[in-house]
Amino acid sequence: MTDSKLNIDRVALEQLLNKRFFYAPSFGIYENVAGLFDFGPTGNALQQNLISLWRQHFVIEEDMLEVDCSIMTPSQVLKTSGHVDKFTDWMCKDTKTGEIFRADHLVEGVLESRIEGDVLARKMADMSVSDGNDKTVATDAASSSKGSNAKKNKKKGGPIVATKLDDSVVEEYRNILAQIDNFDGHGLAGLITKYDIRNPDTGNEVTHPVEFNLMFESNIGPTGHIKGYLRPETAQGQFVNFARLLDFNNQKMPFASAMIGRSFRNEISPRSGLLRVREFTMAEIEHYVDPLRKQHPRFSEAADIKVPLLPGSVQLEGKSQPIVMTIGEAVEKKIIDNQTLGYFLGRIYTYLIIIGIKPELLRFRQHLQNEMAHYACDCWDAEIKTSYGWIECVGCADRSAYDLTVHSNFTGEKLCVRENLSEPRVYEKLVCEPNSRVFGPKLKKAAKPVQEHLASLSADELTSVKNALAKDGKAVVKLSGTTADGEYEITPDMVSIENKTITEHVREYIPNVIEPSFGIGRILYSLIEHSFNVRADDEQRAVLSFKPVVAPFKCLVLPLSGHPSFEKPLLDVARRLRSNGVPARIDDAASASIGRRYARNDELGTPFAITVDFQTADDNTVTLRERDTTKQIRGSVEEIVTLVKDLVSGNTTWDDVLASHQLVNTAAASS
Ligand SMILES: Nc1ncnc2c1ncn2[C@@H]1O[C@H](COP(=O)(O)OP(=O)(O)OP(=O)(O)O)[C@@H](O)[C@H]1O
Repeated sequence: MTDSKLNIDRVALEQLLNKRFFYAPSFGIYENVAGLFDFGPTGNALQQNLISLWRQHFVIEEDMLEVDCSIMTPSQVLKTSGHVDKFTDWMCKDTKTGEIFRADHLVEGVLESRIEGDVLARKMADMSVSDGNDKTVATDAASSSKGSNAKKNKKKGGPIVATKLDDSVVEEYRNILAQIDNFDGHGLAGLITKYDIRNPDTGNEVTHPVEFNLMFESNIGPTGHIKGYLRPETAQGQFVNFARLLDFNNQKMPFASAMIGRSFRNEISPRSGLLRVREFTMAEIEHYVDPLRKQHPRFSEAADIKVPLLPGSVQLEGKSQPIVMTIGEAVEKKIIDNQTLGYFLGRIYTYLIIIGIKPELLRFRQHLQNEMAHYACDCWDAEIKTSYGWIECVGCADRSAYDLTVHSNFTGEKLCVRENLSEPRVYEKLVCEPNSRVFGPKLKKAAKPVQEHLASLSADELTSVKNALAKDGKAVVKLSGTTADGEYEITPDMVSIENKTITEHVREYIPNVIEPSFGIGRILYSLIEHSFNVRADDEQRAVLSFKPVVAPFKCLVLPLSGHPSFEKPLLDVARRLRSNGVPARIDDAASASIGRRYARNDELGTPFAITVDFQTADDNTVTLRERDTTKQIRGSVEEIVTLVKDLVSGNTTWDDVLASHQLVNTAAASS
């Protein structure tokens, strides 16, 4: 493991997730298609909890306008937004087997494996187990000393082979890895040739990378004439509704819309479970802001939050150590471009911490220039450290006015804000006015597009037209992309081009958009890894230590044994919990000991367990056990149900409960 990866027993975790049906490959009883997953009751409940906390944290607390737009998108919308031409990744193929790779991932995997091979070779040399030949030693031999096996050690870049590299080569590789996202197809082709990157499984050469569009194409309607795509992001549905949303918001700026829904990407090589899939849930915010006023009204609430930042400039030096500073300082120093972007980075940070992501395993990395999506002018990713390395889980981009401008240009719909000015704006401007008696009759059908063209010219362009009319007695206007494309001659009698005093009472502008975009599946998986523990006792049982607020099931209700007298109080406790809004599960499998039943619910991450025992019939009391401490207290059914309700809603903590209650002797309670 390199220190860029979280050290957990992933094989054990995967077995647990599978056994407890968090999620599983879709249509699993048929031949499996990579990149599609079904969530089981546990994973689904966890996902719903993450979503409802997201809704609370963003939509409700920030008063956002939540919408739900179509998934199937007519092709013209995505052509206009640039996705048809530019939503691509670079792909290369094994020249002999045809196996397909995402080019940047292949280069990354191979270079990482070589570095790990170097680390291994150095370790072996230190331990003097080297056979004297420091070139190539099979991984098996090396790893067997740590008790692992070759299969486990196989990496996306091929098996780790202990091969010592020159320090300068390691440095060079690290440098490339620190900015791998900055290479385009040409750059990746250069790396593949220079470093002899091959298919790690076959050793065959790979082709030069070509672009591959990630959108799933479809046809709408029976004739097949209307082309469409499954949306690759939820954003476009929000942009095309901008005018309605602004109207709904009484023309007030700034404001945000939000959407939670499925998106689809035909990933070149889906892998790493939920981290790279072809269908996933996104939660996206489009915050519309005046380009001249990117301050945020609630910035002071985020300004003191300390976050680890990895700016582009640091990555270009080949470094991966983040700088920890407050959002306020980062905005002041222009490391983060503006307050609104900074505010949202702060809100993203607090959301991730609230759900249980470990702060020391979280950082914000700025996009490098080539990595930036076609629409973005600045972008930061919230990356979470997992056993797969640092994973982008939230992107936060400043999309500038790109999307609203292109949709408005294509459709002719105004997607802009009109703001009444408190003081009128008075200025001089060169203006072209047609002489209607001559202009229309001479240009006929082309009169309107030519007039629009002249009105759209900049001051310099209009000056050239004015000069040409004065000097040559004519000027030529070329139209393209209109209903009257062609060349048209303008003569001095047709127009007057003069400086005029303009008085404006209204300012019209296209808002910029700051977009935090969350991949719920990636967050969910990272959270599972951060919550995964193994009890330090003889049994070494796995526990998922979810915070009560996200835990899929909040409370387990169980009888001490299969005695029939327990049935009534058991149902009574479960009913009371549920009617108090606490999802409760009964585990009355008589065949399993109470210890085993606690253990299997620890694997589901259930934080509390209420046990009905023989004393319940006497005095209507039950025990309450907490998952992480395994400590128990006793109280009346009513008191315990209220306590669980408060614990789950965050009104109290287990520490507080322990401080005010006597512990139960657990050996007696579970005997
Ligand atoms: N294939 C995928 N599987 C799961 N989640 C994804 C996938 N692609 C994107 N996401 C999630 O959606 C969020 C926003 O998407 P965005 O377009 O910024 O991702 P991206 O930069 O294309 O991701 P990557 O570079 O990893 O392909 C990401 O931060 C991530 O959490």
